[in-house]
Amino acid sequence: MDIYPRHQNRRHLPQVAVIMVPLPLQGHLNQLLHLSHLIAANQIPVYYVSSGSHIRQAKHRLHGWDPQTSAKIHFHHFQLPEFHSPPPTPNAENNFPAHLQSLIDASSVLRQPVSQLLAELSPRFRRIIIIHDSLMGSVVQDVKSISNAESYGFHTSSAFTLFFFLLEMLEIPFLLDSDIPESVPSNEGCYTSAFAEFMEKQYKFCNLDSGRLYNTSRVIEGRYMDLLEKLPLNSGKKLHAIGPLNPHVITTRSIKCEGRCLEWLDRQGKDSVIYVSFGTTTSMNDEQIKELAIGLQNSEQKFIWAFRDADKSDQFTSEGGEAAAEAERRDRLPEGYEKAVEERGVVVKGWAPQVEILGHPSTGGFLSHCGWNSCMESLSLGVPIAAWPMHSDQPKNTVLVTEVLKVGIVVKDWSCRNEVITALMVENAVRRLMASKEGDVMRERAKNLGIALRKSASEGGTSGLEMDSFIAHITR
Ligand SMILES: O=c1ccn([C@@H]2O[C@H](COP(=O)(O)OP(=O)(O)O[C@H]3O[C@H](CO)[C@@H](O)[C@H](O)[C@H]3O)[C@@H](O)[C@H]2O)c(=O)[nH]1
Repeated sequence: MDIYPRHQNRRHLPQVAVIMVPLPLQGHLNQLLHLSHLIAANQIPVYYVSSGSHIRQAKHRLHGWDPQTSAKIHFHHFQLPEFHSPPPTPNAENNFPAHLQSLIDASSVLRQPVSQLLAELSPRFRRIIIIHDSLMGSVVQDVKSISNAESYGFHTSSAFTLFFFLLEMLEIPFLLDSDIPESVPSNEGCYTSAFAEFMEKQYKFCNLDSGRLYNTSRVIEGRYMDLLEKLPLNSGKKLHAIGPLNPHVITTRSIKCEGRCLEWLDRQGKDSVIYVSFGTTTSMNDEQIKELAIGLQNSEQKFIWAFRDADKSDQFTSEGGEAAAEAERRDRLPEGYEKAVEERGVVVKGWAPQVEILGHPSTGGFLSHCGWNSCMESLSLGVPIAAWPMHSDQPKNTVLVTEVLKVGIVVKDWSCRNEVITALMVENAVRRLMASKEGDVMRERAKNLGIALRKSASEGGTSGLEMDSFIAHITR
């Protein structure tokens, strides 16, 4: 399957090797694995490093890539120290997945094994390039002691979110122009204090980087990439907008799909199905699950619902971990629900093939928490979004999608974050996106944006050219 035809014909450059250092959470592992495939397609050796179980997770959940390119990536296993892995807390006041904090803290001890790998590889290559999650700055800090190594920070969120997040976190005074939305939510309530401290600590190392990479395109965020370039912490750094990184030409079908949801989609009309998913870090309490279930049912629209809890830290420690988590989910829907909606809805309790669902012609809307992977996948595949932000960057991404790009509606306003969304609110939002003139106009706009985004990622497009320039720079 040839998903990303660009960059295939570059000259062979074995002198350079890339080490990828992801934060071991799905939304982060995923983006650096996409980037690993794109770089490996240039015949550049890529070492993707994480714990054995998180590498298993990232590989198992990936779809849409050519296995021949995957085979070129060296997966390098590190041992994490023992860490506490509590279950998610769906009734907590703050929706941030605090149960993942001990894994996040444990990942900071990878400094020593990353340094060791750097020391092993540096004599074998002309140059070593480290591409690290912007939240793994402390782990790669020894790059400064290796003369032929340089590092690049990779940002897993939108330029829009990052710009406003940094202004606030680093208390940067900045005069904003009048065309900037006024209603961007502050960082308050988006994170726990432990995670906010962790982020602040990681940003202290960002000066060591030679440049920065963003999973976005100037087609949608040119204005915000320009603003990021003006921030003092980016002065003298080259910023590359190289997204969308997710595959967007799917020519084979996932064999991992539970509930035959893709076959069910084949039987539905064009743009008639709304896909519902809240990513891998959201857990709803039983009351909210019930309201959502009834709202979807009462909307009388067709739907596929990826019904999951947040991941646990060690979901893939054993092969059976994922299956056990699925089993726990089974009894949380209203009694007889799946039977009652079977004509109109499919509930997927395992891993849904999201990119394939969003790319299917029958899918016409996405009820989403607005995690950045989900946004980029939806936008690049031309699907408008009904936004229900939960935590982190999602409230700001919601403003980008709905107010700046105008390809979505708000289901839950961030100011009501502690309230339960009633079935009636869900029903109204789903109808507004899927069965109204306003929804049709948005769908049309989203389709055109999707075409522009896909074009930007291909050869000669803005992101394609920025990727070429990055590859040329690291192989100079
Ligand atoms: O059944 C499922 C569930 C999820 N996914 C995929 O999982 C990823 C989910 O990522 P994202 O949409 O970004 O949500 P989170 O998992 O919540 O990601 C975390 O990490 C992101 C990157 O930093 C942030 O933008 C989010 O706010 C943060 O919660 C996407 O690629 C989805 O396609 C599936 O394929 N099938």
